[in-house]
Amino acid sequence: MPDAYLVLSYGGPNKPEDVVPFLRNATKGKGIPDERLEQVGEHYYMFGGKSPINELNDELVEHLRDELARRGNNTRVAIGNRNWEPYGNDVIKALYDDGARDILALATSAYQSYSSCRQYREDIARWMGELDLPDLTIRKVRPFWGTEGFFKAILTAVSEGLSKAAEGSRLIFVTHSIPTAMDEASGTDHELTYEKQHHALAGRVATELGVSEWDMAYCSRSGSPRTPWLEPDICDHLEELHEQGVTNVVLAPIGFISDHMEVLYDLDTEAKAKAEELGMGFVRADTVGVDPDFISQLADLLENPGETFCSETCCWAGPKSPEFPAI
Ligand SMILES: CC1=C(CCC(=O)O)c2cc3nc(cc4[nH]c(cc5[nH]c(cc1n2)c(C)c5CCC(=O)O)c(CCC(=O)O)c4C)C(CCC(=O)O)=C3C
Ligand SMILES: [Fe+2]
Repeated sequence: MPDAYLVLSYGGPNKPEDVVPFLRNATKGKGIPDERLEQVGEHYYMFGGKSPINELNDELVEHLRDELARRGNNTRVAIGNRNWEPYGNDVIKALYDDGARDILALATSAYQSYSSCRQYREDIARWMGELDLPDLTIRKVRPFWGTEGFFKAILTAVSEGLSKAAEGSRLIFVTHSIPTAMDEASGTDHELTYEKQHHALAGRVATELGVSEWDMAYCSRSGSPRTPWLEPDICDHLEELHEQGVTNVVLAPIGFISDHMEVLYDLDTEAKAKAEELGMGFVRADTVGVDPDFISQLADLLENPGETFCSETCCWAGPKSPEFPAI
């Protein structure tokens, strides 16, 4: 039985002075061109230099604590990030100093791929090496994209989105793009790849809602223009649909659990402007946020995590990855 739960997330800037150091942390060793970094910095400055992610994660943690307490489980729940304060290693150290020896971590990323799962495992392994606390164990819950509660919460959000839109609107699921090489390495015969996980979930939602025509599009592409990433980009896709005569769209951002900067900028700002330019009706469905089915699912996973180990054939990054960490 774990003596602490650790919610792991990406982190984001809280004020304009945080933007550059945050972006340096997020892109260390990633080969992201300076030009792209300047652009992304502008997205943050446009919203006052502050990402909503940290407050939204705090809200998630509060709801999780309440749900666990309702079940009589008062295990502490902390939040720690990869790229901003509170940093995961500092939070682990504080939990340890407070007596925790068996920590169960849960990442806010739903799908399995290097960026959304394996990299958190590597972070934990690196932090454990740095902290050197031999009597501390950390396990990580596996990605929850295939769970019932996440499905139900998305179903609710998409159904509400469709009800606000014009009859016959085209449903477009949107997620974070990743390099195609990262996608191909993210699963095997036994594990669906990142792209296929999204298709499986979206297909299930569409079937449940009786929607026969839907698409998958991607946002937030970065890296070198020569590296192939998952496509189509949402804005390119809106142009394509416009040419096909589609006049109304509903975007369902199933790749993000709450309204992160990608949702605020790439969808609510950029894609919305593109839709307006094309004269298309535009509705953005909610992210799952603190939907009760979602919170209850996360609490279930913390109480019954099942298999917490990802094999090397899961959420892998490809041949250039560091050594497979035993976490
Ligand atoms: C799959 C995936 C998710 C979804 C799963 C999840 O939710 O975790 C995600 C989430 C996020 N990504 C975020 C921000 C950024 N991601 C970047 C860069 C990258 N993301 C990637 C993948 C993902 N990222 C990849 C393959 C890169 C290229 C570099 C690398 O291999 O790492 C960069 C660098 C600049 C740029 O190139 O855009 C930034 C600033 C934020 C915070 C948002 C906020 O502040 O609200 C969040 C939640
Ligand atoms: Fe994994």
